Amino acid sequence: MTMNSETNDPRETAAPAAENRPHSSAGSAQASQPTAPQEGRREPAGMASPGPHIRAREFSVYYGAFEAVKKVTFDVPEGLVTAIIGPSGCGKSTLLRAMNRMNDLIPRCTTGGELEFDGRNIYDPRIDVVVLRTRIGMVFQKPNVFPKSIFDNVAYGPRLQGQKKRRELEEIVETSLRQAALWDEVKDRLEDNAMGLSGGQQQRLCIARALAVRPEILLMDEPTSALDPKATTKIEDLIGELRGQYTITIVTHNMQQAGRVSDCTAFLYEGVLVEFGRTRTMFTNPREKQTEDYITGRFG
Ligand SMILES: Nc1ncnc2c1ncn2[C@@H]1O[C@H](COP(=O)(O)OP(=O)(O)OP(=O)(O)O)[C@@H](O)[C@H]1O
Repeated sequence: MTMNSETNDPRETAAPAAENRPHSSAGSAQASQPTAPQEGRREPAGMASPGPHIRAREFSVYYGAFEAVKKVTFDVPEGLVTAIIGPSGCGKSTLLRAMNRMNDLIPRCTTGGELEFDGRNIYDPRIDVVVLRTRIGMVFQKPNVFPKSIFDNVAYGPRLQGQKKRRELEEIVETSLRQAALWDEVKDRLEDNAMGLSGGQQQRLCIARALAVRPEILLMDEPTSALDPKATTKIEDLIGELRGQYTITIVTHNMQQAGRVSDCTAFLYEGVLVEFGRTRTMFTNPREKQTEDYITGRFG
């Protein structure tokens, strides 16, 4: 049941074969079956055989003596979307937060094994955690906009990095808001307080804020669980747009969502990585009975 290094061969995580069809946006109503990952996905240019961007080997996370993530081994492929699924309490958020060391903030939280980003040990004491979190950005379940203007929210990170020139900041803000598919909705009110935006707009603003510091990886912890279906569709479409430019890892409870937005899926159960592979394969032909039971809704 536990993934071993043989069944979790990184080659398993390689992108599905390129398909010569235009990218169809995610989140469409047609993807109503849990076993219907998005068809027609096109591989990002140069991403036919992406290498690992994050590499976990026998990686564990402990809260005190409790092992919440148990010796997981898998690769997050560069430029693709990887979903982490599993029932409540199985360690999804713990694993995601470990990827940019958000767990550092939790007392008695420790790790074991290896977790690498671009070949470097994320838990190497010499790693600058601030730089790490710039390169590996995070979007949370509830949009955490600052009580500042829309402009200042997006400019926040670049300013921290020392960018002071108004013209440059304006460019970064516009580019980031365009990437987050929010520009058209806010371009005439950039000085308004961000707290006045809708929940869905606030979440896209948080994505714009994360993108403004030019990360390579975006971690998303249930980014649509607080949103209505329309706002959820916008975020899923956005993930489709960002795919290829960024490596995205998303925790979701929603099987349909994992099927719609992700290329690869990790299924966790009680901290154990039961199965990791291409979403399409896992959802149509899971290797493990436990995976099948979960994705068909028999438990969890
Ligand atoms: N700060 C903490 N201190 C101690 N135990 C924790 C802490 N955070 C999480 N846990 C425990 O670790 C396990 C994994 O929790 P985690 O939040 O990662 O699961 P999850 O799969 O993301 O759950 P959910 O889907 O409900 O958000 C659970 O048993 C949880 O109670």
